[in-house]
Amino acid sequence: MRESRLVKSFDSLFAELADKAVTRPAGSGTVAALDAGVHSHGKKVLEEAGEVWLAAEHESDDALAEEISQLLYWVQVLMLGRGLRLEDVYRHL
Ligand SMILES: N=c1c2ncn([C@@H]3O[C@H](COP(=O)(O)OP(=O)(O)OP(=O)(O)O)[C@@H](O)[C@H]3O)c2ncn1[C@@H]1O[C@H](COP(=O)(O)O)[C@@H](O)[C@H]1O
Repeated sequence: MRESRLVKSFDSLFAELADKAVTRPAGSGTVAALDAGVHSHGKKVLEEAGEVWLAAEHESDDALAEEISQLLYWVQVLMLGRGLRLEDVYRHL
């Protein structure tokens, strides 16, 4: 039988990360990332944005999609580090 994989969305990932920020499970990379602070979050966002740019110019659709997923993750870590909620961003859309 094939293993079923939960499909995530931007909102469900944010809820998962927000929960980890509170419960702080052992071994969570997100907890470690949050502890590293906003300066490191900003650097990761810039790094991942650069990788998205390069992938858009030179790589496959799938590679680009993976880089975009990493950028979305690090934007969420930065949001959580600053205490922003999704609604704080969505009201500007
Ligand atoms: N979606 C992500 C996700 N995207 C990116 N990343 C992190 O961002 C890094 C980006 O990868 P790169 O290839 O750019 O960097 P790397 O060279 O592998 O690693 P670095 O040396 O740059 O740290 C990854 O190594 C992960 O640490 C993520 N880490 C976690 N998640 C999801 O977040 C949730 C919580 O994860 P944990 O906190 O680890 O339980 C789970 O659903 C995970 O699937």
